[in-house]
Amino acid sequence: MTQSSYPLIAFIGGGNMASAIIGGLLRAGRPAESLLVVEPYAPQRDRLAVEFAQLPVLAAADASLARAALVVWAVKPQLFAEAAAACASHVDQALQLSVMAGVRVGAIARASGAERVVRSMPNTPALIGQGIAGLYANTAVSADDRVLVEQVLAPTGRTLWVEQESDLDAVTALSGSGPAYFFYVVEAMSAAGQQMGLSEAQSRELALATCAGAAALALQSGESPTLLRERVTSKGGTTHAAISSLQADGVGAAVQRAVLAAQQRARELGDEFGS
Ligand SMILES: NC(=O)C1=CN([C@@H]2O[C@H](COP(=O)(O)OP(=O)(O)OC[C@H]3O[C@@H](n4cnc5c(N)ncnc54)[C@H](OP(=O)(O)O)[C@@H]3O)[C@@H](O)[C@H]2O)C=CC1
Ligand SMILES: O=C(O)[C@@H]1CCC=N1
Repeated sequence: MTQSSYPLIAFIGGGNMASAIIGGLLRAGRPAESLLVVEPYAPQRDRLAVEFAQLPVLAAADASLARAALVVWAVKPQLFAEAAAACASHVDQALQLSVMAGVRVGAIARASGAERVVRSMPNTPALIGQGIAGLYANTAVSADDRVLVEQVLAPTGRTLWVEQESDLDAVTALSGSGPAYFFYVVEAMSAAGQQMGLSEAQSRELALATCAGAAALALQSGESPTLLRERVTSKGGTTHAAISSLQADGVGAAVQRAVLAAQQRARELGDEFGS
């Protein structure tokens, strides 16, 4: 593909999520000139310049945005209305792709003036190409649009389309926020390691290698987590003592309540911005 044959992709907001997608696209061989970022915060523009040489970055929206075939909304939900007001007149013909939590396709279409909107919910492992993103498209989005979105997100990891927009709240709660639950467990395991006399570095290495290995085993074997757990749990052994303690403390139910609390917050965010 020649450089000029790449459709221009404009990012509104150049923070963590935008950087994860931009990094993936550049690693996949896309020329930096086929991307454009609007980022009003000067220190963040400096960071982008250091991380991604040749990446065109604007301090404010201007008419050059009108060349974009795809516009990626990567600002905090609370800043969307302000950002959209500055960009809408330039981006209303483009396909819109949002990574913002909660803001619904109807609200994005209204604020951007565009018809074709895809909402996605990525997660931070996207930074190393190991993310998973839920996707939802409104009815104006074509099959070709879907392919473009999949190509843009492919370097960040996997994608999974959902049929109902409300399912994105569940995706947000499970995989969007999910890395934080995992880190919370690793923090607790590491703290226990230190309580037992291991160093902080030893505890963290043991906890992380164990979790990474367990996830890889579950993915590669395709076996159910329940079966895999039972295989670790010898009768009358150490794992049985630990799992019994977790059950007595209601940890499984607490994790489920936590995920549902995240889903409820995603719904509330959606309600704040309208349908
Ligand atoms: N972090 C995560 O795990 C996930 C985040 N998301 C979603 O991704 C989105 C971005 O999150 P994240 O990357 O973490 O946030 P960041 O704060 O890192 O990035 C947002 C960027 O947008 C900039 N910005 C603010 N206002 C404007 C504007 N008017 N025009 C253009 N740019 C603007 C911000 O600048 P400034 O710093 O000056 O405000 C900031 O650099 C959020 O909507 C979030 O819901 C989705 C999935 C996971
Ligand atoms: O906490 C949040 O609201 C965002 C969405 C998913 C992960 N981070």
